[in-house]
Order: sequence, then C-alpha cells, then structure tokens
Amino acid sequence: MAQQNAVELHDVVVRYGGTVAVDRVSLTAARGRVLALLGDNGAGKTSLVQVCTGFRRPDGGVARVLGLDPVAEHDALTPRLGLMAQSGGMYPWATAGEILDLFASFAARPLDAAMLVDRLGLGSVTGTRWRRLSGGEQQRLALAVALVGRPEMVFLDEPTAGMDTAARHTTWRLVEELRADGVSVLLTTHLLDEAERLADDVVIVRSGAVVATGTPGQLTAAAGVDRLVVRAQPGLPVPDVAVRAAGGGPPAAVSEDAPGEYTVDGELDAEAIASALAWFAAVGARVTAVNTRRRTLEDVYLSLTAPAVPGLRVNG
Ligand SMILES: Nc1ncnc2c1ncn2[C@@H]1O[C@H](COP(=O)(O)OP(=O)(O)OP(=O)(O)O)[C@@H](O)[C@H]1O
Repeated sequence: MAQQNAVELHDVVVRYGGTVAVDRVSLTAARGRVLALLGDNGAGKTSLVQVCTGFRRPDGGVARVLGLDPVAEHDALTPRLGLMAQSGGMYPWATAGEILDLFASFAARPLDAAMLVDRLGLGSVTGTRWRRLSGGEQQRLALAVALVGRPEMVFLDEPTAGMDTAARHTTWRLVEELRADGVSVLLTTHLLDEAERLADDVVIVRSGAVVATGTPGQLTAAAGVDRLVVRAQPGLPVPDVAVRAAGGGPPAAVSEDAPGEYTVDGELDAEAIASALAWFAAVGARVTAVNTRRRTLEDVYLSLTAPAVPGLRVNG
C-alpha cells in the first residue's frame, strides 16, 4: 500500500443475508486529509466504516487502514484509531467523566481529558450517567472518546447529528485542528454544507456503490454554472432574450426578478453566458454587475442520488 494512503479499499463487499449493502467499493483516503463519505440512508456508509475499523469482516475485497488489515491486525490497528460510532458502544450506567477516563486509560499517551471536557462543553455533565445524557451530549462525549487516545486516524460516523449549533461549530474546529496536526479523518454526514466546509475529498455512495469522487471544488466545477445574474437598467425586453443552454438545448429561462436585476437560468456553459452578455450589449444595456452561481455540492449530490418519484397526492 502506498504510504500516503490512510485507507485503501479494493472491491469491498458487505452482505447482510440477501441484502448487498456494499457492492464492490474501491476508494482511497489520503493521509492527513479529511474525506467525507456521503450517501442517503442505507447507502452503506456505516457498513464501510465498520469494515475500516475492523468491526465487520468484508464478504469480499480487501481493506487496508494505516497499512494494516483491520480484522487480522485489529489489535495493532485499534490503538492508532479513534472511532465515533453512530450509537451505543458505551456503558449506560457509567458517568461521562468515568467513560472518558476509562478510554484515556487505554491509551499510551492520552490527551488531557479535562481539556476535552472543556472544549466540548461537557463540564456540567461529567457526573451524569451515559443513559441520562441528552442526545447531543452523548454525541459530544463520543467525540471526546474518539479523540482522547491521540489517534493517527479518526472515523466519525455522522459526528454532528443531534448536536446544537455551538457544538457543531466546535466539532468542525476540532476536525480542522486534527487535519492541521496531520491526523487523517474519514467522516460520514448528511449535511452537505458540513462536507463542503470540512472535506478535502468527497466520495458519494448510492445503493452500496461509489457514484462520484473528487474534491468539493472538482465536483461542483464539473457541474457548471446554473444561474447568471445581470444588473442593468430596468425594462429591457426580456421576452426576446433567447439564450441557448449548454449542449444546444432549449433556450435558458430569462426573467427580470426585480427592477434592473435579470436572471438567466439553465445549464450555462461559456458559450451560453457569452451569448447572453452579447444580447445585453446589443440592446444597449448599461450593465453594472454580472454574477454567476455555481452549483453547490448539494445540487451535485441530489442530481446523483435523487430517485425519480411520483408527486405526493393526499387528496384522491
Ligand atoms: N445488521 C444488519 N442486518 C441487516 N441489514 C443491515 C444491517 N446493517 C445494515 N443493514 C442494511 O444494509 C444497508 C446499508 O446500511 P448502512 O447502515 O451501512 O447504511 P448508511 O449509509 O450508514 O445509512 P444511514 O445514513 O441511514 O446511517 C441498509 O439497507 C441496511 O438496512
């Protein structure tokens, strides 16, 4: 395995009885980077995290994490990893402080537990039993547990699910600090803004298979521009504007949304943008501003994962 890769999966398969949850997935996570695994409910993200952390033996394919086999070399690998699982795995009767101290005691060179308690705002609940913690507090404690052993790599399965806004921002900052420290991070999330903010690399899975990989910038740049906003004097004859969409499709829709603010919507390639701007020039528009809107990661994600569904009809 190349030394720079924290995770290498080759044709990994996970089955639950007759269900194929992961269908020959190959991916790499580079060392010292943040990789976000995106996919709908049931896409196979947690199963992949379980394979990477050695809690599930793949039914096919090969997994390597930090150069080791997660199952056969579990004992050597585990002390080098931090895992924030989606739920459970804690002792419900132990207090938050006891749990964190216990996991710190497993580590050769633990982080200062008091510092983590402070960073994650757990100071008021260290004496509270796990089962009495709120969902967001359990998440914050699980993150502290994942980090307390100074891992070389962390797996965070939906780390900010159920967290309040402040805790989510703290989590984001911690992930950024981990990366700055050279720690490799693989996280799953349903929050596309979270992925766009944190991830160096993105892998989108659908029905157990990889459908897209790239940096957020690559994925959104490939999707192109979908809106052009032009400011000029009000009252230009917009119905006459005919802008050809990318690939010679139908003219893109043009409207004057507010006096003097014109929007051109559609799959806009360079040619379509140029022809729209040429029209504004031809009608003597005094253009004062031109802006384009790139597709967001959420747009790209939806276009790759959204199934065609019939409309909801509640009456009849
Ligand atoms: N222990 C299990 N037994 C049977 N089926 C399972 C089991 N665990 C997962 N599955 C199924 O495997 C598929 C993938 O599940 P997985 O939990 O990996 O998805 P996920 O992408 O993490 O979903 P979510 O976003 O909802 O957490 C789903 O269809 C799920 O129902």
